[in-house]
Amino acid sequence: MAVKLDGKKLSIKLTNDLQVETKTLKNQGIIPKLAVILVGDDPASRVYVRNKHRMAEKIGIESLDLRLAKDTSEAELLEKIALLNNDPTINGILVQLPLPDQINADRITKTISPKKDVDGFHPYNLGRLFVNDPYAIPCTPNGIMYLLREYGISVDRKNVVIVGRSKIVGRPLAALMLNQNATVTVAHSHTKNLSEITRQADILVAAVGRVNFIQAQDVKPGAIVIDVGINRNAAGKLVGDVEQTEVGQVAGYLTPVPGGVGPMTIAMLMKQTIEFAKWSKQEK
Ligand SMILES: NC(=O)C1=CN([C@@H]2O[C@H](COP(=O)(O)OP(=O)(O)OC[C@H]3O[C@@H](n4cnc5c(N)ncnc54)[C@H](OP(=O)(O)O)[C@@H]3O)[C@@H](O)[C@H]2O)C=CC1
Ligand SMILES: Nc1nc(=O)c2c([nH]1)NC[C@@H]1CN(c3ccc(C(=O)N[C@@H](CCC(=O)O)C(=O)O)cc3)C=[N+]21
Repeated sequence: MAVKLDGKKLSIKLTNDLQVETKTLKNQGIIPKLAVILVGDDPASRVYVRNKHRMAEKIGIESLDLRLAKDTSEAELLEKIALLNNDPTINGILVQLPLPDQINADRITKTISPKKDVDGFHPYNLGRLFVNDPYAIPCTPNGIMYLLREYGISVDRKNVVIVGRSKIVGRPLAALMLNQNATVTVAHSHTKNLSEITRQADILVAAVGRVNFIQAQDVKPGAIVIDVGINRNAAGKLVGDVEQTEVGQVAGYLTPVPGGVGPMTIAMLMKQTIEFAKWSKQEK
């Protein structure tokens, strides 16, 4: 049976540590503040955003909850971001994805000041990560690295296979792993003989967005399997990309869904906001 990589448990520990840190900062007159913008009323996004505000409050981070109607124009959203960029009390800005069709997400991402880009999606931050001189690090990949480290798993010399090449998960995770001396393969929808490749992985990461995408026959016995997927199955249950029951018999370590990568993502967002608040007082 695979060892469970318990992101939920670790995120609670991390949250307690961050709570202590914000108290210390408060004594120095520093109060971290995060602005979260939600455009429209997508039910899943509303749940995520609510969780972010809840977590911020628990830790002692102030959060600004900006809700915009689903027909908000790109120009209006850009204007809001410009105001937040120029507001010295705001340390972090997050625009919840996905955005409605009339808004170009890339243009929005590029407008957020790189110094306040808590998601780490701005090309400036992705570029710095790529050349191993990171400023903001995307939260989901950062959470995965944190989880592995806490369980004493080094990626150095490991064969890592990441399925998925999105800007928010696959690509930045590949850079982080490479920076830590892993040998990285990034697979995607044009990859040939995928199962042969995934079976070579010492560490296999699934960030695809499809139920039961990774099955036991795709996994090398004893491998470390990271399930990033957040999907609803036919019964409406929250499930990942990995068929957990059988893979749990083959893998050495496995992240559950829920309770794996998801809670680590939110914890990393909070950690990044606090770092920004500290860095805003210095040059970095
Ligand atoms: N736990 C968390 O904190 C987070 C979870 N997620 C979840 O992770 C999953 C992935 O998210 P995200 O990265 O945004 O997704 P995207 O949809 O942006 O990317 C999916 C990737 O999977 C690849 N892919 C799709 N079909 C196949 C296939 N048949 N074979 C091989 N590769 C395939 C795509 O390839 P191509 O590029 O060729 O199209 C693409 O690179 C989703 O379930 C999402 O909800 C996302 C963010 C945070
Ligand atoms: N600008 C932006 N930044 C993001 O980081 C971002 C985004 N947009 N859009 C959507 C994706 C997805 N994402 C998740 C975060 C936490 C959980 C999470 O905490 N999941 C819990 C379960 C939550 C539930 O029950 O629904 C778990 O896995 O245990 C999931 C998914 C962040 N994203």
